[in-house]
Amino acid sequence: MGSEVKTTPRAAPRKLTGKKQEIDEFIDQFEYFLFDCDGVLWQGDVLLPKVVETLDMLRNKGKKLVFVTNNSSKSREAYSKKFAKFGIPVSVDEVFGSSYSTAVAISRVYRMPPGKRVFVIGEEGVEHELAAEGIPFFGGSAPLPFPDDEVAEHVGPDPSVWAVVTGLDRKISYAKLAMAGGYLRDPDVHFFATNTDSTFPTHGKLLPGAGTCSAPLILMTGRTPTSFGKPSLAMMESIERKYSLDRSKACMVGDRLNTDIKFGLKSGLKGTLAVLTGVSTEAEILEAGEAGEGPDVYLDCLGDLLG
Ligand SMILES: O=C(O)[C@H](O)[C@H](O)COP(=O)(O)O
Repeated sequence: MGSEVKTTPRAAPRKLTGKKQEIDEFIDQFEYFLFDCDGVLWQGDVLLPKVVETLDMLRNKGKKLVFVTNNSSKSREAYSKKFAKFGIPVSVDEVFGSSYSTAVAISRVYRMPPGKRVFVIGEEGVEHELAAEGIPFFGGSAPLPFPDDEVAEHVGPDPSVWAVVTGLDRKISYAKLAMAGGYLRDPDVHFFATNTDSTFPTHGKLLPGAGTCSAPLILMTGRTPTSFGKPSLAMMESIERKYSLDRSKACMVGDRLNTDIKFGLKSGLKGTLAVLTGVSTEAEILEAGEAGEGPDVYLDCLGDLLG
């Protein structure tokens, strides 16, 4: 596993003016652009202005694009379909989601032993990616095979359970949490989270994020999950392996300071670009800059990269 990159004092975040030469100089520094999706490319089901043209422009310049999302509710395949719906051709392989990151870590880094299984608090994205990696699991979107009020009879350690994985689960229940908590009482059972985002921005509102699904278990067990989403280095290392990415030629583009921008900074990417179409505001970006935690540059919206 690689290590966190030490940061040196950094300049305050600079707003790109939109002048062509300045924009071109910025873009030319990079070979790879890692894009967050929600709040950068779209807001829920609404595509943001000039996103298609901006991505086309970067592709025409020969830039490699990877779409890195913490949204665990959708698989990479479902994401690729979402792009297609917006008229943006993006292959499954260009999408790197937190559910995929988690499944890959379980099968290829931790190498879950045969005969074991994973208990899931999460949705289709987690289930799909675990299945694609050949990882046996239960829970998830399937109803528990007993009435909720009988959960106490079914809670307990289970030698077949190797890990509990939590992602965003909009049908989370007391019974599911009780089951997960029971498995996690065994210290040999891994506690994994696809991501620990506090909020889930959707339709212009901030709804509870995936982190709120692991939080009750943290409180209950005193354990902290290993997260495989932004800003974890585990996710960056996985991206690096998959795309032969050179961090010194990559720029992270995101709307959120504590996931996207932190991810770029912690990983020592060459650049970070924030946009103001998502979670973090200009005031927050400037304040983060004072603490050395802001992006290198920011724009009102991604489309401004067209100059
Ligand atoms: O709670 C969550 O899972 C996240 O807030 C959400 O899915 C973020 O996705 P991203 O902005 O990384 O695409």
